[in-house]
Amino acid sequence: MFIHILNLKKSYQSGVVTTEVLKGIEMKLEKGGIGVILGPSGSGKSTLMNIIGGIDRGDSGSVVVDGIEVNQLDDNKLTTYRREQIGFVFQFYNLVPSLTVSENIEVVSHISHSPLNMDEVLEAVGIKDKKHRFPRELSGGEQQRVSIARAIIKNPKLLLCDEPTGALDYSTSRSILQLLQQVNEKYGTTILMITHNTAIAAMADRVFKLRSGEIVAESVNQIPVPAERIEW
Ligand SMILES: Nc1ncnc2c1ncn2[C@@H]1O[C@H](COP(=O)(O)OP(=O)(O)OP(=O)(O)O)[C@@H](O)[C@H]1O
Repeated sequence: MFIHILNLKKSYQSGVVTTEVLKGIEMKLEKGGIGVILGPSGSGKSTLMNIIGGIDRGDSGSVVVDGIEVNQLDDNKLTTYRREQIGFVFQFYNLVPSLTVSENIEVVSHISHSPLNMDEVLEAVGIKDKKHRFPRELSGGEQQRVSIARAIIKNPKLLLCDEPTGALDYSTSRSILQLLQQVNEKYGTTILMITHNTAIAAMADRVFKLRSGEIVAESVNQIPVPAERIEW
């Protein structure tokens, strides 16, 4: 199992108040799979994803990603894990405004262990002809393509996407979902995606419904739907 989480708990302390955000999460996702996490605002989706990606730490329980017990890594090893194994895509693209498209991607490829070829990645995400532009000269969908290119150039084992289409219109959202499916197929990258949009769950191999820090339902799609056929 590529991702295997057992009894993961996480609380946040603010003043004297302790909030239990994750209450014993159990989750499995196979290598090369696409997982979707659904759930209302505040249910713990981002917290869970941040722990899987090594941005945050769980309080207890086990989080194994490709054989690595993430919760047990010291700070240096956690940084290396995050840098070398994980790609992140967020709702807002977080591109550096003063750098061109290719420079934004190069920043990551320079610190990567075995980066993919820049032109191949630009081609794969469909922005090769825009590599000398600045982010302000791109549409939202194009900026998200750059952020996906930046995430995959380091050839991550796992791509974590937090509301990747949250800021995009309908047709652009669909094209970004198609792109994520293509990345999954072309590079075999395991993808875990948070969304509010239940229709998107159709493209996943596994769907996890989170409510108040617990997985309340889990389903398996034997035949995931191609993103271009998803409607909402
Ligand atoms: N660093 C933090 N310190 C204190 N509380 C936090 C922190 N991060 C998250 N929380 C709290 O944990 C709960 C879960 O937050 P989380 O962001 O994981 O939810 P979510 O399901 O991703 O929500 P959304 O869909 O709105 O992004 C919320 O009540 C939030 O206020």
